[in-house]
Amino acid sequence: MDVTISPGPVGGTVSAPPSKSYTHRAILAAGCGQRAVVADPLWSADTRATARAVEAFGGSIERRTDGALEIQGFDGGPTIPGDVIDCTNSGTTMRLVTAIAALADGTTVLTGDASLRSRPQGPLLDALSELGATARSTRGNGQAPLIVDGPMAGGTVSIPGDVSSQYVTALLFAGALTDAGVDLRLETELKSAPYVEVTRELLADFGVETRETTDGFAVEGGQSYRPADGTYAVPGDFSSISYLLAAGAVADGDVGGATAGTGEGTLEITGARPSAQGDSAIVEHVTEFGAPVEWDRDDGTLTIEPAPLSGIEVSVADTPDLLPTLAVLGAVADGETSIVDAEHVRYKETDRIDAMASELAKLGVETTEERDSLTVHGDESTLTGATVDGHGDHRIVMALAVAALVADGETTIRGAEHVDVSFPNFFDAFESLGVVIDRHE
Ligand SMILES: O=C(O)C1=C[C@@H](OP(=O)(O)O)[C@@H](O)[C@H](O)C1
Ligand SMILES: C=C(OP(=O)(O)O)C(=O)O
Repeated sequence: MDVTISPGPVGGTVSAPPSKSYTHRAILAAGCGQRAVVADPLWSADTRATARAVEAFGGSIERRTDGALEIQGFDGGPTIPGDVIDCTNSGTTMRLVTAIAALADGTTVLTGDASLRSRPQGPLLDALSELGATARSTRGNGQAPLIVDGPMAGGTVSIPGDVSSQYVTALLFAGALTDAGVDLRLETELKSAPYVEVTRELLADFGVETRETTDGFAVEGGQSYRPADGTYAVPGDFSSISYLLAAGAVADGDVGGATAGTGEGTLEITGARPSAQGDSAIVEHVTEFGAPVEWDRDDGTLTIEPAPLSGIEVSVADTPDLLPTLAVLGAVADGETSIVDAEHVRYKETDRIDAMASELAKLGVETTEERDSLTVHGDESTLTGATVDGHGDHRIVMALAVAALVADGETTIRGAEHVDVSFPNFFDAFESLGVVIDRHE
């Protein structure tokens, strides 16, 4: 599907979708236990991939009419899947499920779409092999398809921290179900660190203890997954909220940048209660760009109005998924925005530094790309509508949709259906805020 978006203001109230990261973890944690209900889950292409993996290991999942998932788990003992596990586009699914596969007494094969089959899995495969499983890439290049033979015993292992925090998450999840536990030492500085906190918080909610050590993390073996009261409720997703907040900050109904800050529309986002998500830093970043955000944390409501923006310097070491949103805010802001500590953003569904540089160029925005950073030379008046490519990547599509709100003329985004990965009703949400969108093939 392609979408053509007309520039214009936004206003009204919209609810944040549930967190993708928490939903993946809750489905898998429930799968590792006996029985649990996951309330308010995100039901998207990526989280469905994790649900299918739980079923492949012997669990069963029923989706109630209220959207909650009733999960019957495999109680710490995954069975050998009857078929290859297809993780489609989801890195989280592939990393976490690969580690769970290493607990099974037999062989699991995992694959994914072309994007996922190009992402790095080598450090996780090496770690699982060191812990007693045999885990390898069919092509011997550290990429899927993967073949995992378990069971693994656990033990001590070293892994790099600067490729993906999902390796740490995966080893903590599976380590709790090994005999010996896992003592995980980081060889390099941990990037995307808040995601490990999301993991540890969720594991604790399922009764699984982990601890931070001097050089990494550790989890005792022989633990069980049991949510305290049988139900786990998923909080809102701050990566998804970033597109809504950015839309609220930039979309002043003025095209070409001459009279920004007219206060044309107030945008209210509900479902934004604080959690361990690092991407809640978007609230501070948007404020620093110049559009103050009001955040009622008890109520979980964010309120924003458009304002003139100025460029900032921002590190995405902890928050890689914010880069596309920050790049668009930088394009609209006056002056230079430097997005630094960003090398790991190149290992996502696509190389997002490169993808944003090339798509912003089509909209008339100049950028400077380095291995570890993206500098955007912003000026709202230079954004010109064009046909841009979503690179098969949900976050690129959604960020470009925000840029389209202030471009001079219509913007067509190719491959817009990829929003289904994390925010399936993204375009409905935009339309509900007054955005004019034409969906076509
Ligand atoms: O664990 C998670 O839920 C995620 C971790 C991050 O990946 P990396 O740890 O690979 O940077 C993030 O980019 C991804 O969208 C979700
Ligand atoms: C990188 C992402 O997810 P994953 O690693 O699960 O594919 C994302 O949602 O931006």
